[in-house]
Amino acid sequence: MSKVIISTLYDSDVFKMACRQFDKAADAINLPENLRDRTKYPKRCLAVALPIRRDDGSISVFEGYRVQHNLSTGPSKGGIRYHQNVTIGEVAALAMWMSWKCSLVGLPYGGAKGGVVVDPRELSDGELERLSRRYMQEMVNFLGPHVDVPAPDVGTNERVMAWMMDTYSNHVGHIEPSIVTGKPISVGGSQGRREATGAGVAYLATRYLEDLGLSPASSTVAVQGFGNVGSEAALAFENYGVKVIALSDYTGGVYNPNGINVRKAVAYVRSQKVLRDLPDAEPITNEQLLELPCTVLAPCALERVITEANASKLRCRVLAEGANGPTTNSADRIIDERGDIELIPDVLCNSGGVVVSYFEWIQNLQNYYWDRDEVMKKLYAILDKARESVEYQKRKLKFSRRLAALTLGIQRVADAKAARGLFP
Ligand SMILES: NC(=O)C1=CN([C@@H]2O[C@H](COP(=O)(O)OP(=O)(O)OC[C@H]3O[C@@H](n4cnc5c(N)ncnc54)[C@H](O)[C@@H]3O)[C@@H](O)[C@H]2O)C=CC1
Ligand SMILES: O=C(O)CCC(=O)C(=O)O
Repeated sequence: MSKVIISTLYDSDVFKMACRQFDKAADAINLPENLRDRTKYPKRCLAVALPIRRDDGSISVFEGYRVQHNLSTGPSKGGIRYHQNVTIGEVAALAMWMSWKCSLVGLPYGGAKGGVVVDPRELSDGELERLSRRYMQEMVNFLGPHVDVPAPDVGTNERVMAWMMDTYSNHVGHIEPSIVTGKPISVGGSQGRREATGAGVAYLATRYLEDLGLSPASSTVAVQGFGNVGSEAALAFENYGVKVIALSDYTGGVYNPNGINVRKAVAYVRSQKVLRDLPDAEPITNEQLLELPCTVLAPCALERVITEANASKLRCRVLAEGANGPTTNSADRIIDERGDIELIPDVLCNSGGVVVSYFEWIQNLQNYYWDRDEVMKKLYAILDKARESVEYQKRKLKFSRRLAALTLGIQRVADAKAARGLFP
């Protein structure tokens, strides 16, 4: 990777954060110097201009990225984010985390991520469709079912994946559902993919509650972010009997110490678009939500929300990282020193999404589809196994849980690179 590109990536605090995590993990496992840079830095960074016609007839040009961090362990895998603050450095950090995540849970994938600098709420449906199709059109030569397989992330969803799949299929001349995952069921999506990330977050969090001797019925949860991951996590917590006391989105939070009815909140957001003014709850800020007394805190929105400023003020027993990168390096240190919070690191905690994406990809390649029970059973088995391996590494090497998870993920990628020789 060129030094110019790397220095651009380092403009991003999120990229710096992912690199610090890598350096710490590489030191902890004495990763040989000659493997470090090629394991750490992305293999390919692609930036494209995306011109689209607006509804008023004018043309707008958006900037799009795809970063393929690691291609040594399989086709690269990872979502595409539409957000006004996306940078190529952020996308590279998210791609790096995808590499460690896929490797940790044992998927035959490398890591990638994509992004477009756009606030999707400011586009009409037609503009959004044209932008999504243009993104795929520009990326056609860099993606493929055995090269790089995108999925949804912040600001994208099943509908966007369907448009992208359609554009790719038109290009190759036949339907190719395995080009993206997270599609609607009607075009080859998997049962369970929509719920998978949030369901996995709640599943793992309840396993850690069990370890602490806490029952779901005696526990409470505060969830930041009410999109795909946050809403599905909140629903799953509610199903386990955990009382959901706070929710939030980009407009702020809502709080009820007696419990919020999550199903009603989902219906409210479907009609109102935002959580603001949800009945039977009082308004709070996103910052207040993070500091509420609760058994589980689940940040499920954006990066770097738990910082040096609030880490000592958290009042949860379990910190379940539904989002990627919600905890800064200094906050991590503070949480470690406190020792009273079980932190479930992102690469483990939110891995349910990519696990079911893997199932979707396999089903597409085989053209043979599984029922929901089979999907969920296989998902929980993989999460249990990954959790056990993290706990074993944590105990054996006296690492924090994040360091245990990252070292497992990084070691497997580095081993594959070493095994393939010097120039894979
Ligand atoms: N969708 C997926 O399958 C997976 C997503 N993730 C991660 O989970 C997180 C959320 O992703 P999705 O739920 O897919 O996105 P989404 O776009 O469906 O939802 C994002 C939610 O966060 C809220 N939000 C945005 N800015 C916020 C802010 N400043 N403060 C509080 N809330 C804010 C939005 O209002 C929305 O409710 C991201 O970190 C993503 O990378 C991780 C694994 C898989
Ligand atoms: O489902 C996938 O392929 C990727 C999901 C994702 O972007 C993530 O785990 O952060």
